[in-house]
Amino acid sequence: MIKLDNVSKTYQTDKVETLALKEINLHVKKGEFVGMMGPSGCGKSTLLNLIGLLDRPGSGTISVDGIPLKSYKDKEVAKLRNSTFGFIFQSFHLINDLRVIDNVELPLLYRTLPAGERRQMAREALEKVGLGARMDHYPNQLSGGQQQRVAIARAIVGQPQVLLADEPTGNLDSKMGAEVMEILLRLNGEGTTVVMVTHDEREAQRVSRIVRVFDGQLVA
Ligand SMILES: Nc1ncnc2c1ncn2[C@@H]1O[C@H](COP(=O)(O)OP(=O)(O)OP(=O)(O)O)[C@@H](O)[C@H]1O
Repeated sequence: MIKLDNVSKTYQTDKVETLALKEINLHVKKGEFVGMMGPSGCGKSTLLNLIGLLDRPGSGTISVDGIPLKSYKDKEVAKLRNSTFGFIFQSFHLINDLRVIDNVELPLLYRTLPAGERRQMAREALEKVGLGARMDHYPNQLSGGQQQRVAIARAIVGQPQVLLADEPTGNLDSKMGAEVMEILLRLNGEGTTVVMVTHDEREAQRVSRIVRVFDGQLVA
């Protein structure tokens, strides 16, 4: 469903040019759970951002369901991103001044939905991650594992086809990390495609396919 053909990405700062990804060919198929591994700085986050349409490649083609990104305007890309992907990050990225339920509702504000329907969808997403009883809490009243589960609820509230997770268990102890991994596996079992960056070999053993990145390239 998401295909990268000969994709390269260079970051240009004042003095330095970094070739972060070099001629990547990758096809993420519907229903897969792809684990992405590789040393620090090899390009994993860059690759995840490109898959999730958060950034455009320097060269090469990215297509979603067979349609190349180049044929979309920026506004259309944003719409496609919002409807196709849910994002989960290592450091949760929750808004501490908002209650859990309001955090989860945030991605729906871009859609024209009645407020009651938004609230109901957020409730259901929180129930899916086992946090139905924590809706009125604030993020800093929750454990790290619970905060990451709120972030997962926020990522799935819009019923995305694909979940992109950048080291989602990286800030959690092994028990909380295992709980988060179980939720991701369950969502994948229910049909959501997942692409997850991980450094954990045990997690890697449970995914359907491992993609290894080294120095901006995919290695077999
Ligand atoms: N916004 C940016 N501007 C300039 N260089 C960048 C930028 N983002 C990433 N880079 C560089 O691109 C390369 C790939 O970075 P990336 O964050 O994708 O690696 P990573 O594999 O996710 O690393 P980590 O495991 O440490 O998170 C690195 O050399 C990094 O310094």
